[in-house]
Order: sequence, then structure tokens, then C-alpha cells
Amino acid sequence: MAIEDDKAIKAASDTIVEETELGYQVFNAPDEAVLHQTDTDRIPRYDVTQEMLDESGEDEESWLMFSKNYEAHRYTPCDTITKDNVGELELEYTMEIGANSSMEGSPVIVPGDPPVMYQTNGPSHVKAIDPREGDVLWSYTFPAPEDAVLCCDDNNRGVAVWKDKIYMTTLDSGVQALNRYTGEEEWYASTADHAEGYSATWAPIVWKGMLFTGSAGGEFGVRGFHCAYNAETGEELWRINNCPEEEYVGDSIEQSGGTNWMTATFDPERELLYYNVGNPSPDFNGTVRPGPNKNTCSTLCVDPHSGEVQWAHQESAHDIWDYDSASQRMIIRDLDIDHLDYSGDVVYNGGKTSWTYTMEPETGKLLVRGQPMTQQINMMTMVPHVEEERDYVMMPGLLGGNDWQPPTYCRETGLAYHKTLNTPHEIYWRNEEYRPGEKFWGGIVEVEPDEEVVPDDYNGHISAIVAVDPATGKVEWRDWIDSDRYLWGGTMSTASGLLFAGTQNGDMIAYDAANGERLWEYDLGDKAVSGDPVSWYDPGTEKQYVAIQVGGSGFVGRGPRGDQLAVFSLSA
Ligand SMILES: O=C(O)c1cc(C(=O)O)c2c(n1)C(=O)C(=O)c1cc(C(=O)O)[nH]c1-2
Repeated sequence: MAIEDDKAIKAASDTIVEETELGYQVFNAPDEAVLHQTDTDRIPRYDVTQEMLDESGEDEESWLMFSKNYEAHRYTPCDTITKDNVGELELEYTMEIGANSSMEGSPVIVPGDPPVMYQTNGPSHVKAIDPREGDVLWSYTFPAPEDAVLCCDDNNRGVAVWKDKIYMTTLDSGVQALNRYTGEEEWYASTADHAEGYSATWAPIVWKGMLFTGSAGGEFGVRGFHCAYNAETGEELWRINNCPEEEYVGDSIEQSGGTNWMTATFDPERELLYYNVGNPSPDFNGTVRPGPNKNTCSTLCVDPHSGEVQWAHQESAHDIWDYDSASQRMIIRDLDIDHLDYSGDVVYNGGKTSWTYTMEPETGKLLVRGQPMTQQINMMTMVPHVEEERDYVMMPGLLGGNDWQPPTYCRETGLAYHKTLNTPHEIYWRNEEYRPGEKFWGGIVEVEPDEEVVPDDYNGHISAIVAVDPATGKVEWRDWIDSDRYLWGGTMSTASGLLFAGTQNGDMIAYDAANGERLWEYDLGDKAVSGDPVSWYDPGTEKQYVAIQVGGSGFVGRGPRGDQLAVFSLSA
């Protein structure tokens, strides 16, 4: 690792990501990791303890993990910003991130004087920032190899924090632990061989010194797995394939797909982990993998001590539509489902299918399958036989429904809020030979089908923010948001009943979470917002802050990619 002044930010900004025949690839990345230390003394020295992580959902002054708490609610107890004063919410600053890369993801905020923000973006680049001033305290770029292949951009969606370390996944399918005060490397573990098409793009989670992560590469015929590491040392604790060998026909298990490429959710009360598993491989041509392709497109409940699968709930059996079950699961406590006479905790998620799923946490029993959040037309109705190329237009398209965009659960309204797409996609099925490290889709996709094949009853709205009651599955309100780009990134809710979301049009919006009324909007310019909002209260400045990463990513990037961090604030 090189520790050189002025290099790291440059290292990140010199990299370019290009869509090639193989997939997205990163070029001009540094050959070795580059660390740039500016003002590391400003970072308060203390351990982020397990107790802090356990109580993170109740803490106004922090945002300690990807979705704020283990239950993944993306909900802050802060209530300085209210429905009455949100109109006065002001842009404190925007900060140039210095990278022409994917801007998906959520920063993490460790409280203190000053608080420290850990912010990541592609390609495996992380900064420690004083969020009061927007000053970079150190920055670190991991050397993404040019032969790493990615289906969907050089994403890095955030870090996990524990004690004196932070952890980020790396595009070569690794995990890099860094000292959070200095940015210096602590340990690195490769989870799989990137030359075979494995990669990693999400924020890991840590509980009691165990780090949980998984696999991406479902578009390259990899075999999905979940794994855990000792967060102190980097020693592998277990690694288990997502799909059971005995349930697969012939050698189709070798390219099973079924990756879990978004952050898992952990239930500390039950000590169970919930993974979100993606499509089988090849994506579209199912004839080479007969059967249900068990555990793909599923919620996978896992014992965190052994990795053993406890149950799976599959959303699309023998999937041929790329309906990954990608967005983060949420655990909702003490939910009353009156029509079922059920009272208790549930596991809940939105799928690319556009349905929501409310499940019993110990068995995976489906309690409620919600109303479609967006239009379902020609969905799951055809089994293709690939004697010749055939095409098919379906809704939701292969990006959902709800793709990876993490939802929020607002305790005040009892509703969950999803970002969704409503776009017809056309698929051409075909036979393809498997070659390691190359796209293995079993078809090609037209994301903008000709008008004559678009279903007549398509309403023409490309995206929506949708409020769903997890107890009934009812869509309570929906705000259609149109553009020629896709709505990407997550949502965030507050104790004062506000819902925050960025849009593909470059706006930041605050809604009344109860009814979807827009209470405040801020125009960030012609840049899609593909980050997930986070919020915290800083007693040092007596302000509540809202931060979001601004800029495109593979799918919203049809326009300026941009590369900013926008920080809003309101004084108490
Ligand atoms: O199967 C996989 O391993 C995998 C990985 C990823 C990824 O790592 O970002 C995406 C997908 N699939 C996918 O199906 C998808 O729609 C998608 C969208 C995005 C994105 O960041 O915008 N990533 C991914």
C-alpha cells in the first residue's frame, strides 16, 4: 500500500468504468491500494461497541450501519426537522467526490466531536469525512483489477463499522478491513475468484465480531454463497453455498447463480440472518437448469453461527425473468395482522416481482403477499423453449418492481416505502455456452422495446415511490415519478413522520409519510440521485443533517453521472 499525499482522491478520479462485451469493467485503477491522509487526528478515538450497534436504531446522533439498525428500517428517531419546518431545510454544502463512478449507497455516521462520516463509491473507494465541514480526513482506494467483471456498474454501497475498524467489500470479490482512524489496512480476505465472474458491491454487516457477506456475479454463471469472517482477524468462519446440490439436476449446480448481492438483515433477538438471493444462471434460458432452482430469487434464513440454511421463501420458482429478490429485508416487530389473527414479528421485503412479502420469521411461512406496487403485465406466464430465438415483453422488467433500492419502515405510520420501476423490458432467449468470467445470460435484453410491442395497458409511468402496509399488503399511496432515467437509491423516514427520497431527475424530496404529499423539494441539478438518504443530529452544531450521494450508476446513469455528496441541515 502506498501512503502518499494527494494520491488517493486522484487515484479514484482517474479510474473509469466502461460497459464492455464482458460487462462493466474498471480501467486506470491504481496497481496497488492508495491511502491519502489529511487530518486523521480529527477523528475521535474510541471503539464502536456491540452495545452501540444494538442500540443504533434509537440513537439520534449516528447512522452506524447500512440501513441504520439491524432490523434495516432506515428510520431515524431525529425529529428536529418536522412537517411544519421542513420548508426551511437548507443545503449546507455539496462536496465533489472526485470520481466518475457509481454513486449508489449510504454513508455511515459515527457520533463524536466531530462526528465522522465514512462514505464509499465505486470503485471500492472510501473516505473519512468531517461532515460539519465537508473535509476529507483520509481517503483510500482499493486497486480494482481490470479483469473484474460486473453486471451493473462499479458499485460500492457502503461500509460496516465495529470497534476501531471499518469494512468494505471490494470489486474483486473481497473484504477489506481498514483502521477507521487512519485508513490503514488491517486485513483483506478474498471470498472468491473474480476471474470466474465473482464480485462484491454491497455493505457488509457485523454482529458480535462476526462479519457477514456474500457473493455477486449472478449474470456470469457463478455459484452463489454466503460467508462470515472474524471481524478482528479476517479468518473465515464459514462459507455455505446458497443452493443445495442435491436439489439440482445434472451439473446445473455448477452455474447455479443465486447470489446474495445486497446487505443481509440480522435479527439479534432470534439470532437469525436473512439473506436476499438473486436469479439462477443463466438468467433467461431456463431449459439448461430444469426444476425450481431452489433457493434462487428467495429470502434465505441462515444461522449466523454456522451459516446453515434454516428456511427459504422463493418469489419466482424456475425464474427466467431475472427477478432477483434483492432489496434488503426488514424485521418489523409486534405487527398485528388482524385478518390472520397474527400478532408478532415479521420479515418483510419488496421483490423485483413488484409484490411485497410479509413472512413469519422462524418458518418463512408467507403471511401476506401484498398488492402489486407497479403494473404486472405478461408476468411469469410463459415457459420458453429455445429451439430458436424468441422474444417476449414483460412487466415488471428485469429491474423490477423493487430492485436493490432499500426501503424504509416508518414507526409513526406503520408503512414501508419502496422505490420501484414500472418499465416493460423485452427479452430474447437463446442458448449460450458457459465461459468462466463472461456474461452468461441465456438471452439478451431490450430495455426500450419498440412501441408496437409495448403492452397496450402500460400506463407509461416509468417509476414510483410506493407506500405499503406490511400487515395488509395494501398500497396506501403512490407517487409516480417520470423521466427517461430510472428511479434508483433508497428511502429514509423520520420520527416526525417525514419520508426522504432522491430522484432520477436530480431532486431531493421530503414527503408527508402518511399521505404522500410533497412538503419540500430541492433541485440538485441534472444529476440522477442514486444514493440512499441518511440523517443524524449533531449536538455540537445543534442541527439535524440529511445527507445523500448524488450521481448516476449503471442503470440511472443515462445522463451526467456526477459525483457529489449533498448535505442538508436545519438548526434545532
Ligand atoms: O446477480 C447478481 O449477482 C447481481 C449483482 C448486482 C450488483 O452487484 O450490483 C445486480 C444484479 N444482479 C441485478 O440483477 C440487478 O438488477 C442490479 C442492479 C444493480 C445496480 O446497482 O443498479 N445491481 C444489480
